[in-house]
Amino acid sequence: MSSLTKLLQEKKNEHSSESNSSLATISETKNPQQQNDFYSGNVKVIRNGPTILRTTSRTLDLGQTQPRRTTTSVTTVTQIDSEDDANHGSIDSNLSNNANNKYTNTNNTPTVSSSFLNANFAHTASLYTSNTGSFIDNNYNNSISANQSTSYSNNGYPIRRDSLRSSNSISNGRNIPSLSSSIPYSVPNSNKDSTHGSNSHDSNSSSLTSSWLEVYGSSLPKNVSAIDSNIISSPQVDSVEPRFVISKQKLQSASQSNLQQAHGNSVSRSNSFSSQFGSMFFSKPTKDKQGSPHYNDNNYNNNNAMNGHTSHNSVGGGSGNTNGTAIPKPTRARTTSIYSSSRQPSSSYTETTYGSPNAQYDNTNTNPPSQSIPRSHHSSISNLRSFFKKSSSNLNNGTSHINNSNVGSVPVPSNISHQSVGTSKSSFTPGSYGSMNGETIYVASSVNHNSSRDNQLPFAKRYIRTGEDLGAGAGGSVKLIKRINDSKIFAVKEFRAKFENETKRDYVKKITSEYCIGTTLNHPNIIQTIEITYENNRILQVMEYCEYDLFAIVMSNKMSYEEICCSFKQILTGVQYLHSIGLAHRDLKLDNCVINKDGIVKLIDFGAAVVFSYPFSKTLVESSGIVGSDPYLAPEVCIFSKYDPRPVDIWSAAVIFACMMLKKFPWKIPKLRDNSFKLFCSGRNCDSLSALVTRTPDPPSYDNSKQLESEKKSTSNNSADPNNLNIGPQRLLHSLPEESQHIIGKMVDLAPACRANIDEIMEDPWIVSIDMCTVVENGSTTNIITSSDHTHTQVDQSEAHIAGLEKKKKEKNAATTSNANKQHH
Ligand SMILES: Nc1ncnc2c1ncn2[C@@H]1O[C@H](COP(=O)(O)OP(=O)(O)OP(=O)(O)O)[C@@H](O)[C@H]1O
Repeated sequence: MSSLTKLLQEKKNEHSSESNSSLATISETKNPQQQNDFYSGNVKVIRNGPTILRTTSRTLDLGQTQPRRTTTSVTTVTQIDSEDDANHGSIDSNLSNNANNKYTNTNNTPTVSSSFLNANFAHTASLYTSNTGSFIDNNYNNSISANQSTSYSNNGYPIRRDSLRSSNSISNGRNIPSLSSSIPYSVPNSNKDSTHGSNSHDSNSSSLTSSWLEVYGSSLPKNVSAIDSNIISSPQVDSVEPRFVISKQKLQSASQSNLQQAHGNSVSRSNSFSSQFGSMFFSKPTKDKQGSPHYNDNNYNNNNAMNGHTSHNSVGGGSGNTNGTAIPKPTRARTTSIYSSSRQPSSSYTETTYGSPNAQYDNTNTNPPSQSIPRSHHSSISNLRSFFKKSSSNLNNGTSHINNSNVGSVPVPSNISHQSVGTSKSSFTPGSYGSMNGETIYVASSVNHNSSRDNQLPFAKRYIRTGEDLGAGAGGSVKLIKRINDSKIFAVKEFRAKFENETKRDYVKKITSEYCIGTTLNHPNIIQTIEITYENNRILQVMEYCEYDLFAIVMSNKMSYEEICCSFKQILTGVQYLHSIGLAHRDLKLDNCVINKDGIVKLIDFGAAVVFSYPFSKTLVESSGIVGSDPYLAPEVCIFSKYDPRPVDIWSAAVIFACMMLKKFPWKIPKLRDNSFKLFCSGRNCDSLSALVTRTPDPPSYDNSKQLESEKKSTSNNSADPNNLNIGPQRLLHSLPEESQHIIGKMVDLAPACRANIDEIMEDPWIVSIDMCTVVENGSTTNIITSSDHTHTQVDQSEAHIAGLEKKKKEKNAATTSNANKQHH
């Protein structure tokens, strides 16, 4: 794995050997002429640079004036970017207009820009574009031809724009390095020390006149990799920690017990969770007597076996009796394959080995697994599965339930609790890691509260649709449903169908990823998944329902400052939970926060989430691909092929706060073609965005005065002139409340290595002082602790969700058009 340390080292070496060479392409604009160029958007872009990453952009017409011109000297910043980037019109949210807004109450909040609504339908960048080249290109073109605004397909779903260029973009053979986890962002790893050793980079950065691109353009270090496809995957694991290795003996006994349980039915040896899903989803459905689809017994039994279910029940409940088909439950072990298998690059996958209608797995098959995951790891998973058995007796104890019947739906994956984990007497707390026979498992919380009899019924007999659509994204559409037996309201996400040019593997891995993660999480600030069902060729994920989209609440322009702070802290609390269990969301945005009537904010949409750290491991797993939504993207995501996903979440959270405060995006995309972002990056004593992004923190100093100086520097984000409110970090920060500026400034530090981590943020005095509404669980009872200094805004249900807002907007547009037509006539 490439490391930033090595990059920095190489950069330093190259720089010293070529310090006087023509590589100095970045210049300081110190004269008025140059300055004009700078502000008119003539960014110096290195045209022959390796670019590679770009997102299409939607219109973000904030209807605002051009940035103010200033007569002070500024340092321009260059960025490796595509030729296209230079041609984009500049935008500027002119934050300086808000210089005096302190947002202490609702009266002085700025009005919501209508285009903020447009722009905020920012769908996840590459979430559904992985390895779907033609789809990406088509959509990219569509978006461009539609004036770069969000396009809508015939079915009313927004067309997702691509985020990575086709491989042609990198045909010049240059590679983009990984922003390695070795940068000191709290996770210790082997490179950390050496990274610290490279801190001289920071101090030298201002004198660097060579751009990163020029330095690396022709001879990249061997350890860096190019983005050559649109991959949204965690890096493949190529070595297995000893604790994951299971002895042959253990494996055999586990397999035998599986076999016995399966009563001779075929048992899958493929441990790929995706493959199990694949064979389930894409097995040829046959019609039962009622005309409902079901799946052949073999496939079903495979899946049961995979999950350690006893198959005699399921066979009995087989095809003829049901309308739906059960989805296999994944194991709860948060080990590599569950997550990474759903995010493996296609190169490691043999399409024919699963997902094909006739895919069958034979327990005697000794062929290597279809995915290139070390076999020992497979063994490990296989062994774990044997522990994840049905424990329907748990139902009465209020604990989780694994549905092993071949009917209706399968609730969430093995809801392991201490009662249900094999014969072990270990005490497992739901929502935590535990250890079994030396194996690490993640003990999920109980999320299925249905009675077993209810679960026997097909989905359509247990729920009825009620009300309007809540929203639709590239992942599918979300609707309101009511559970018939207790009239409880839920949200159901109906996953979109597979695109024609999308591989089954890609499709399945996206859904399994969301499924696994969604059902594993247990926190008041994370949406709870109730169950997932496959019925009538539809995949349905039932979730707890939240009455409002945070976006809709922000759009109402009624939020008080205290309410904004409360919502922000709740988001951070959710992020802290995610990061504490080794997950990063990667698509944090207002649209992915919902809020219930009690004022509890919940994060939704885990389609882009990744594991960055495995239990008890200190190795950080970098993420790759541009994933997220343009305005919320962290800059490193657009520059490096691999990056630590945690600082990315931190950056997005800060953008969310800025959006809530300002009612507009600080910038449209974190690229220098965006004038607002360019101005934000400018004036920092450094002339290259890459240099700014790869900056590392200063080492701790024993000299107090130096330490203070360094702290001051980090507070001002390396700003050359903190008094110039038009450029540099203060361009954004001065628009925000004073008490928030310090930590928000650290959250939008261009360098992920210097960005505040979630624990640091939670310890910030301002964050600590925020009175936050929260949920306290006490045994079986749940108490909402509401804050005394604010109430949460509620809006009419017709405007509570994005779908409602969109509908209203369409109606308004239609009315305007018809009025205009009438006047015309
Ligand atoms: N549990 C829920 N309660 C209420 N509304 C919800 C819930 N889940 C989703 N929604 C609504 O549905 C919309 C789409 O949901 P979601 O983000 O999961 O879909 P998606 O297809 O993955 O979208 P994206 O394009 O952002 O990836 C949300 O913005 C929200 O308005």
